[in-house]
Amino acid sequence: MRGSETLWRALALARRQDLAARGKAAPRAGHGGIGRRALLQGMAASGVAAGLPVQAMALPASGRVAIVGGGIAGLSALHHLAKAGIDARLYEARNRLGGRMYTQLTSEGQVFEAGGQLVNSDHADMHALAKEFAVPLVDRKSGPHRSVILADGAVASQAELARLLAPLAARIARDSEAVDASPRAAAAIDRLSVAQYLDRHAALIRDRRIRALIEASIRTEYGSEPGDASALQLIFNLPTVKSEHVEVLAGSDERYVIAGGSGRLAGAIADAHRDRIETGRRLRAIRETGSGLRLEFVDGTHVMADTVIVAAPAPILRQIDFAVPLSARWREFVAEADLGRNEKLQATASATPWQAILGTGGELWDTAPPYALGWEGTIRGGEDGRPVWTWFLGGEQVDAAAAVSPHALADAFARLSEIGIPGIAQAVAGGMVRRTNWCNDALTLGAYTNSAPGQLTRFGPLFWVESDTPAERQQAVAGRVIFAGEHVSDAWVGFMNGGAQTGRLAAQAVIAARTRSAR
Ligand SMILES: Cc1cc2nc3c(=O)[nH]c(=O)nc-3n(C[C@H](O)[C@H](O)[C@H](O)COP(=O)(O)OP(=O)(O)OC[C@H]3O[C@@H](n4cnc5c(N)ncnc54)[C@H](O)[C@@H]3O)c2cc1C
Repeated sequence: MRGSETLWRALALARRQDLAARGKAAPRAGHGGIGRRALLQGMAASGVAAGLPVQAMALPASGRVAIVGGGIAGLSALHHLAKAGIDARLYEARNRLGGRMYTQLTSEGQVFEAGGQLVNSDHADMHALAKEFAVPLVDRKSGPHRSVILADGAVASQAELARLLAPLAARIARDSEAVDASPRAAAAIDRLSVAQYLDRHAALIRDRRIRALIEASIRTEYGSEPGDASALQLIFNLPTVKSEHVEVLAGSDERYVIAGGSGRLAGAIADAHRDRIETGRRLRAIRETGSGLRLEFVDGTHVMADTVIVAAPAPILRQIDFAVPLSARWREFVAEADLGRNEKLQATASATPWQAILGTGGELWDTAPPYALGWEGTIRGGEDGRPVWTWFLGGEQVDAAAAVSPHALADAFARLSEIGIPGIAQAVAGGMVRRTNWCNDALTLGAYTNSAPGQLTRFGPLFWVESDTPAERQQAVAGRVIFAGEHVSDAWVGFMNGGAQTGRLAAQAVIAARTRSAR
């Protein structure tokens, strides 16, 4: 989930005003959303990454590839390898595939999107897979839509919020420029948490609703409390980085959902490669032996492979014994990389009163706990069932809700949401309520990546980086072990597209090693 559109628009406006006041050219609208990638490219090209052992070249030129994890990253890797005619097998711990792309069908015939749902216009790998597998994407913003923001128990005026945001937005715009200009400036900001950044600039925050709105966007975007999130993530969240000439609003637009649910696309990819997939296979260890890599599973069995693509979620990496050569930096990453906490509370509804207020694809924000955001989460295209309203919780909101029953939560949230959407309480009364529980799911342990202060600068040199310029490229490869998954993506960390992209890149690295040796 991205930050509030209101926040973005206000920041974009403030940035334009700030540039004009300094006699600089106005930013041009364009395609973007590459703040994090641009930084990583800059780090790679400027040698911030130098000194780390280059391990990417060591991939074997032949032999079997094992893929661990059947989320979109593992499935994408398998698909690209299979198309290239490479002997690859995927091992998934669960009895289902798709990981955090999970469309759940209840015994009553109701469908809920439990994990990833929204696809941006610039999510090229997701668009390509959807097209290849003939699973349509549905435009959820085909009509006019708007965000409603609740603050202090009332609907906040967006014009007023934008005005109040202006001084902080100008500061963020200047810091963004500094980050653009130098990776070392990025390191200084990365050392700060979002909370410390906001404290440092407290004089620019004239109204506590502004801080609350920014904190709500950090909770939804990273599942983190502002004290646990790198301030760089605040900068990346905004339409300013690498953008003297670019505004990114058009790029990160959450415009599409997958027809029939996200699980349908994962299922279609899996169906095409069933004979290469084994479920119920939970990896415990990867051991280098004289004759290749030995993958040991929790059930006591093992298989041999020459290359392994590890596409399990970040916190799960700690549970795997990597008895292979791995640099100290990779070991630190394995020990520390983490996911934020986000959960959905979903309720079926007898009516859709939000449509008259939010339009097609609008959102409800609440700057005060107990939830951060709400939107219509109905599965579109090809599935029956009642409309679904989704409330989204992040950070401590998840912990606070843990002891409360889903129905009690839905009642309480609906009452609060009435301020912005009259009629919602009646619409969801008596319906089905369901809550996701990714933080306690033993094979995920969180929602999507959050980078703690300092981690982006330390671990940036490990991630995949795509670029037309060879000096800016990076591969998440350590010897014969390749890492994939949203957590090692340059531009789409946290997104389904980050999984799909890194799976493709992992496959391409394997294919390239073989092509090189065949020459
Ligand atoms: C509540 C929520 C909302 C989200 N909303 C969005 C959204 O709107 N848009 C968006 O783009 N993204 C969203 N995301 C994020 C998105 O779902 C993920 O980034 C993406 O699906 C991750 O894919 P992956 O393949 O990297 O990891 P996963 O999907 O987690 O796949 C990893 C796989 O590895 C398996 N595994 C784990 N341990 C082992 C082991 N030891 N051995 C073998 N297999 C193992 C797991 O079972 C799993 O199948 C959301 C996520 C959540 C939780």
